[in-house]
Amino acid sequence: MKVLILGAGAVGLSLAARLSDHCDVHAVCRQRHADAIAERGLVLTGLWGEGTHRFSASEEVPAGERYDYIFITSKALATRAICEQFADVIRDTETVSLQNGIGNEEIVAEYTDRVIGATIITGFEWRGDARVHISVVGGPMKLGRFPDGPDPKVDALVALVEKAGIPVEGSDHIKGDLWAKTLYNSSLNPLGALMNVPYGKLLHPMPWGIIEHVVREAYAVMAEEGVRVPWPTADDYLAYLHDVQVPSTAEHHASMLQDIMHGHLTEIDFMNGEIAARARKYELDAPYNDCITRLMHFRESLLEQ
Ligand SMILES: NC(=O)C1=CN([C@@H]2O[C@H](COP(=O)(O)OP(=O)(O)OC[C@H]3O[C@@H](n4cnc5c(N)ncnc54)[C@H](O)[C@@H]3O)[C@@H](O)[C@H]2O)C=CC1
Ligand SMILES: CC(C)(CO)C(=O)C(=O)O
Repeated sequence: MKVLILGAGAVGLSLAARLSDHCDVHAVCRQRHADAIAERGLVLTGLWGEGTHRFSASEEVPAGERYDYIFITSKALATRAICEQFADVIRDTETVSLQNGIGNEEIVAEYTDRVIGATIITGFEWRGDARVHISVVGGPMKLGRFPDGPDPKVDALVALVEKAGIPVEGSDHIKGDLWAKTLYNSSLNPLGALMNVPYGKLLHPMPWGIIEHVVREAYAVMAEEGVRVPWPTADDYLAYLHDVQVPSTAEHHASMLQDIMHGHLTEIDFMNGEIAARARKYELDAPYNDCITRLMHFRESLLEQ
């Protein structure tokens, strides 16, 4: 089996490392990571096991190669640029978006009709060039034909990922899994970044009151789109977020905070921004998601000054 990983950073290089013992992998990443991988391998530490993994990596796709599966693992902001740059290799190929947010799969679907959605609730942290630490595992990776339905090609990919020792499940309704992950990210990431606090602090009644509205607005949009998540009502999800998800990642700092600290733009438009945009489309009100999106963009605008 041949796998290509495009936009390989912390998530993509870790995935490439684990898959590399079980299939042929090439990762398209920044040159400094490719150089470090060629010199001494990708160093993985933490919950996916400690070790050094060697695989093929460069800034380009090797000429003339075709792949059984492609993963896109860039930030959502780069999805379209990556699809444009690698349109020839993506065309007619099974392509997985392993990214946070809502809307990546729709972009990928403009370039191939074989789209697989994926979610991952695992913490990947840079520890230097081609060095990644896995800090938290909050559940299995989910893989499913986008927008939904069972599919043998997805089953074969699940089997490969499982063989590589990564916790994974197939999903018949990946659209629901993507929204479930976005409920978590849109509740915690921007407020954690704006307030510069770890997730646990967001249980304070002030931010929690905002989170309640973020989730209720998202549920109204999900109802319009026929999306099912494991929690039938917004209150059910809020209880799970409050009692299970936040406590198990209480010390975690949002990746959006890391983005801001490194002077990067964030994925806000694919999270709260997408909830607000879809609400507008259905003539619903989503003032809390809209307000958070504006605040995050204001925060981003300060980076340039
Ligand atoms: N890091 C984490 O703990 C988690 C991340 N995610 C999601 O996974 C996705 C990837 O996140 P990370 O790996 O942390 O991001 P990252 O920033 O470490 O990696 C993305 C890589 O894409 C590369 N890239 C950007 N534009 C490119 C282009 N046009 N061509 C080629 N490469 C390009 C960048 O150089 C970067 O190395 C995001 O959607 C993120 O929200 C999801 C769960 C956890
Ligand atoms: C790293 C983690 C688990 C945050 O808690 C995550 O999945 C995300 O930020 O999307």
